[in-house]
This record gives sequence, structure tokens and C-alpha cells, in this order.
Amino acid sequence: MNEQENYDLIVIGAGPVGENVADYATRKGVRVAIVESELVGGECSYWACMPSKALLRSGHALRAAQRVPGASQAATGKLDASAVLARRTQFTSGWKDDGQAQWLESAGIELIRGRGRLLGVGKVQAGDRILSARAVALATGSIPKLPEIPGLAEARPWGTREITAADHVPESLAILGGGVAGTEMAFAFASLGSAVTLISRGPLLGREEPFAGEYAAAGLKDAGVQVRFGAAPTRVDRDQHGMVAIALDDGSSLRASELVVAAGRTPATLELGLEAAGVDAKLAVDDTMLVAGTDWLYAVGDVNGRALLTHQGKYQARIAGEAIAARLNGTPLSAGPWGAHAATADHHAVPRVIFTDPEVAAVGLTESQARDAGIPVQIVAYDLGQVAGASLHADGYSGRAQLVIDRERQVVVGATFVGQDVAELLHAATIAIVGEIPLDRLWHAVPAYPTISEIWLRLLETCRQAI
Ligand SMILES: Cc1cc2nc3c(=O)[nH]c(=O)nc-3n(C[C@H](O)[C@H](O)[C@H](O)COP(=O)(O)OP(=O)(O)OC[C@H]3O[C@@H](n4cnc5c(N)ncnc54)[C@H](O)[C@@H]3O)c2cc1C
Ligand SMILES: NC(=O)c1ccc[n+]([C@@H]2O[C@H](COP(=O)([O-])OP(=O)(O)OC[C@H]3O[C@@H](n4cnc5c(N)ncnc54)[C@H](O)[C@@H]3O)[C@@H](O)[C@H]2O)c1
Repeated sequence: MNEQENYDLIVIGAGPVGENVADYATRKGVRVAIVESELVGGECSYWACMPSKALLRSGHALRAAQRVPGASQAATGKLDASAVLARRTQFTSGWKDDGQAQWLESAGIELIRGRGRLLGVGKVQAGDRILSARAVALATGSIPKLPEIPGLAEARPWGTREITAADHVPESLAILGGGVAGTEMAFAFASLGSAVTLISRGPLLGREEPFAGEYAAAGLKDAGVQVRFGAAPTRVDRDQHGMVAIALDDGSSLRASELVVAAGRTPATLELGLEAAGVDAKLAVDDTMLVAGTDWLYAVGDVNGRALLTHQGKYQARIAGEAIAARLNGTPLSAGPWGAHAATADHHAVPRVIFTDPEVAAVGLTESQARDAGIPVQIVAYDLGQVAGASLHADGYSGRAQLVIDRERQVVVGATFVGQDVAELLHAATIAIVGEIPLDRLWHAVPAYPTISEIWLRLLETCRQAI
């Protein structure tokens, strides 16, 4: 092994979160090394956000055209699957990270290729190098869960990596898990021509408002996906022809060319040396992302389990990068609620977009979360299809919007929009929640006519009529 090399900060994991911790700390004069065992850019760039959204986008564009007379007569064919796969590959840069590695260099961040592991307080092994630093940030992401189902591992199921990187469209596909990844991939591959069966033990998108899962289920049905609700596999086998046979607990069974497991994820902490460093494996963090019981270790992004989303992890990274720099530079910290060094929005306003058809876009608390938190709740809902902008956008536009309002404080604490192209409506709701804008003031935020944003006016009118 080489002699120990010293840095101010070592970041383990160069996914979107690690890159941002490193960048924000470097900009404040901190000397940073970043350790990556696979590709710079992480899961999001190569096997998650970017390829999955590229796989979904063409189907959404085609269906959008087919809902507008005039355009529908011009859009009569099916998707060109190979062109969609090629565009997906382009968005992953062909699973090469040269561009992102160059960016690290241009930002003044040293990249060390290899697996990182804690050896003790401020001490890291990276490949065959021993590094030391005054602070270490873990940004190692998460790994997929594989449920314990007899025969499953031996049947070589696909995970989200294999489905997002697929080089062909399987004739038939079974997907296990009615969460975000399973539901999105069911849409993508049904659009591409696979015969898709989605196996969901509970309602779809179980963490969102129940109506979101109901709309997603109806959309899947329209797209030709079979959804097997309340079913769970009891055994999985791959036969000599390569087909996967899945026995379900209701006594039925199904066969598919491939089985995709999308059953949630767990923090990537295996073999990270947490024990050697005397750190609890739960990696509980405060709002500066400092790990409880330490004054040198940070856990940021998926690995801390707060919100498994790129944008929220990158927000934590901006906060943590500057908080680490402030502590190392001895400059004042502003770590109170909504301070520059506190990821307060994690508790109040995490935006989620599920790129199904219709889309689901939500931020803040759901109704049941708000009630559980003891908030006096008023629910206001409106049919999106009744909004002029929506009916112009697509014939037969179907969707729903709902605000969760704190009756006492007269502010929005949660919002959900379901409908075609609602994702871009979400940021207005995020601003309303983070800004704690009183409803009386929101009344003066006039949405342009005829846009889908007029849903805000309809929701506020409905709210006023209820008083
Ligand atoms: C199919 C799918 C679709 C998704 N779509 C979206 C979406 O549309 N929008 C969204 O916001 N989120 C989406 N997500 C979630 C998003 O991918 C994650 O929240 C995001 O990638 C987390 O970033 P991260 O940097 O924390 O971790 P990762 O992106 O997982 O990066 C961690 C990095 O650490 C490296 N690493 C791990 N251990 C070590 C070690 N010991 N030493 C060195 N390096 C190590 C890994 O190789 C990896 O490069 C999706 C997830 C999936 C599975
Ligand atoms: N558009 C996006 O932002 C996007 C897209 C995909 C993934 N993601 C992120 O990635 C994370 C992982 O996605 P995911 O869909 O794997 O997780 P998830 O937690 O959203 O869904 C997992 C699903 O698997 C089911 N499940 C778990 N164990 C099971 C078992 N043994 N048998 C049957 N079903 C089982 C759960 O009931 C749940 O419906 C999500 O939390 C999300 O934050 C985000």
C-alpha cells in the first residue's frame, strides 16, 4: 500500500449526490478527493432516472399526439422500438463516464477509482491507497432488494439495471412490485410492445394518495398491461427454453420471457467499514447530514434513506457540501430550520414525479400523513378535465388535483396532481409549501388562460366555497 495521502474531505461514491457534495465543498476552498468503484454519475445517469425516462418519453409523445385530432391522423403507427432503445443509450452516453470524469477534473476534484472503505475515524481505503481527511462523506446510494422467494435468485431475474439497459424488448415481461419503478417500467415496455403483467401485492404507488394509484392502474389497463393485485409469488423457475414460470399465492401462475424485480431498495452500506469506524449502520443524520455520534462523518442521498430521489439527494448535497466547508473553514454555520446549512425541505416539501400515463406529481404531505401529524386538515379536490387548458391539451383529458390544507395556518402542506403532463405544475406547489404562502395571498397569483395551471384558481375557489 502507498503512504497515507491527506485531504480535507473524502467523498465515497460519485453518483449525482457525491458529485454535488464534492463540488459545493470545493467551491468553498476545500481540498476534495472522490472515490468511485463503478461509473462517475452513479445509478441515476446509467441505470435509473435518465434511461428510464428516455424509455418512457416516446410512448408519452405518441399517445399525446393521438389524443389531438389532426395530429392523431398523422400519428397512426407504433413506436420504433430500436430507435427508442438507441435514444435511451444516447442518454447514458453508452454507459461510459468520460464526460463526467472530465467534469470532475475541470471542477478541481480528484477522482480515485476503486472501492472505498472506512478504516477508522477520517481514514479511508480506496483501492490500494490509504487516504485520510478531516471529514468523510458517504454518498454510496442504494441497492435493490431481492425478496426471499423460493427459486427467485436461481431464475436470474432482471432488476432495474437490466430493464433500463435492455438491448431488446422481451416478448413478454412480468414485473414484481407495484411501486414507482415497477409501474413506470410496465408503462415503458407495454408502449414498446411487450406483453406486460404487473404483480402488485397492494395498491399501486402505495405511498401516494390512493387516487393516484387508481388513475395509474386505469392508465396501465388502457396501455394493455395486466395488473395482478393482491398477488405474491410463491415460487419462480426458469425452464430449459429460458422462460420464467411464476407461481402465485392465489393458486394461479404465469409465464414470461423475463421477470423484473422492482421491490424497493436498501442503503448501500455493505463492506463500507462502518463497524471499524465505530458508526451505527442506521446512519441517522441531522439536517447538515452529519451522522449521529460523530463529528467527521456525513451520509448524503440514498444512503441515508431520507428520500430516494436524485433531486432531493442533490439538495442535501448542496447543503452538506457547504456545511462541511463551513465547519472545516471555521466559518459560521446557519443550521436552524430553513438555514443555509439545513436540509429542512426534507421534512416538508419533497417533490415526487411518477412518469406514468397519466403522470403523478406530488409534494409535501398526503392527507393521511397530515392527519397522522395532527394537522387540522382541509382537503380540496378538483377534476382536471374541467379546466379549459386541459381540455385543449388533449381530447378526453382525465385527471384530478388535490390540495392538503392546514386549516388553522391557512397554508398548503401537500399537493397531488394526476393527469397528462402535470409534472411541470408541481414546482408551483413546492414554492407554495416552502414559502408557506397564505391562501389569501395565493388568491392573487393569477394563472394564465387557457393553461392547465388554472387548476390553482379552481382549487382556491373550491376552498373558499367550503368555508
Ligand atoms: C429505475 C429507477 C428510476 C429512477 N428514476 C428516478 C427519477 O426519475 N427521478 C429521481 O429523482 N430519482 C429516480 N430514481 C432514484 C435515483 O436513481 C436515486 O435517488 C439517485 O441515483 C441517488 O443518488 P446517489 O448519488 O445517492 O446514489 P447513486 O446514484 O446510487 O450513486 C452512488 C455511487 O456510489 C458508488 N459506490 C457505492 N459504494 C461504493 C464504494 N464502497 N466505493 C466507491 N464507490 C461506491 C456507486 O458505484 C455509485 O456510482 C430512480 C431509481 C431507479 C432504481
Ligand atoms: N420517477 C421517480 O422519481 C422514480 C422512479 C423509479 C424509482 N424511484 C425511486 O427509487 C426507489 C425504488 O423504487 P421501487 O419501485 O423499487 O421501490 P418502491 O418502494 O417504490 O416500491 C416497491 C414495491 O415493491 C413491493 N414489494 C416489496 N417487497 C415485495 C415482495 N416481497 N413481494 C411483492 N412485492 C413487494 C412494495 O409493496 C412496493 O409496491 C423509490 O423509492 C423511488 O424513490 C423514483
